[in-house]
Amino acid sequence: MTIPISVIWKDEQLTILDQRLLPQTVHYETLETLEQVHEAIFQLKVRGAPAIGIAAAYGLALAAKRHDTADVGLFRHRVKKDADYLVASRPTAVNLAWAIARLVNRIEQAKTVTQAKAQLIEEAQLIRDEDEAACRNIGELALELLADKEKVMTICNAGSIATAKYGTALAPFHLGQERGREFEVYACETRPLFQGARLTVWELQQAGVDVTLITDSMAAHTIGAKGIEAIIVGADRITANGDTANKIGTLNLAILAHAYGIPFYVAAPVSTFDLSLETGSAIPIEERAAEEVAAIGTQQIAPAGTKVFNPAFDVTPANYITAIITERGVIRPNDRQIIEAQLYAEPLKGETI
Ligand SMILES: CSC[C@@H](O)[C@@H](O)C(=O)COP(=O)(O)O
Repeated sequence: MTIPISVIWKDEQLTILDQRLLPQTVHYETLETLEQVHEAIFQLKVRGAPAIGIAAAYGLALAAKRHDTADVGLFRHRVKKDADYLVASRPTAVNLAWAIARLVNRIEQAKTVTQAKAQLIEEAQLIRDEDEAACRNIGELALELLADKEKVMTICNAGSIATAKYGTALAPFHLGQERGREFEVYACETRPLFQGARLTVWELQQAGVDVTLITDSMAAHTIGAKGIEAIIVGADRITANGDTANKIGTLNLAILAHAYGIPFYVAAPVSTFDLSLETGSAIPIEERAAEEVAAIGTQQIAPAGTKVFNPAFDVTPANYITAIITERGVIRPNDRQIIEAQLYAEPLKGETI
C-alpha cells in the first residue's frame, strides 16, 4: 500500500504525475520549460493548492537556470517576469502566489547570478519539504480531532497528490492507515471534473483506506443514511476572518454539516491563508470553460450552445466552519486576532482554543 506523490524534483529535473489521466493511466511527465509548467497548472495536470505552489516554485527555478546573463539585476528582472506569468496560471489558490513570492524575495540580496540560481532551487526544495512536514502535522492534529469518529465525508482531492505528501484533508486517513486506525471515507465525486471520483478514490485505494464514492447530490441523504460523523475538506484560500474558498460544492457540505449538527473541518497549511483579504467576498473565483459542464470528457451531455456557469470554487463563511486544522494548531475561526495569533505564534501542535 502506498501514498502517491505528484511533484518530484530529482537530478534538477521536474516531473509531475499527470492527474488528468488518473485513474486509468499513471503517467509521470517531465516538464522542461516555463510554458510547460504554466500549461500543466492551467490544465490541471498538477492541481491542489500546495502542489500548484510547489510545482510553480520548481518551474521558476528551472526556467531561471536558462537565463543567460551575468547581470544579477537583469536576472532578477527576468525571474520577476516569469513569476508574474506563472502566478496568472490559476487565480484562486493563494499557495501559488505565496510560493512564487518566496522565491522572488529569496534572490533579493543575491550577489551573483550563480548564487541566485542556487538560491531559487534551494527555496523551492524548502517549500516542498516544509509542506510535507506541515501536512504530517495537520494529519496528526486531525487524527486527534477525529478520535471518536469513523465515518467521514470529503470532497474534491485534498490528498497526497494535491500536496508534497500526505495531503491536508486526507492526511488523517493516511496516518490512520499507517497506525491501524480505520476510517470509512465517503468521497463526493466532485462535478464537473471528478477530482473526488478519479483522484480521492484512487489515492485512498492505493493507500488501502476504505473509501465509498457518492455523487455530490447524494451528500445530504448519505449523511443521514450512513451516519456520517464529520466532514473534512481542504482549502485554496482562507481570508483574515476565516472564510474559506475550496472546490465548488464545499459550501453545500458546510451547510449540510450545520443542518445535521456534525463538525465541519477545514484542513490547510499556513501557506493557504491570505490575511491581506478581510473576507471571502474578496477572493477571486476561477471560472472555467463551459465544456467542462456541458460535456463529460468528449461526450456532450447538454444541447450544443447551452449557456453554462462554471465557477471552480465557492466560499464557505467562517461561521459554518467548526475548526481550521493547520500545522501550527487548531483554529476556531471567526476572529481575526485569534487567527493571526495562532498563525504566527510558536508552533502550537496539539493546542486548541
Ligand atoms: C490540499 S488541496 C486543497 C484544495 O486545493 C482542494 O481542496 C481543491 O479545491 C483543489 O481544486 P483543483 O481545482 O482540483 O485544484
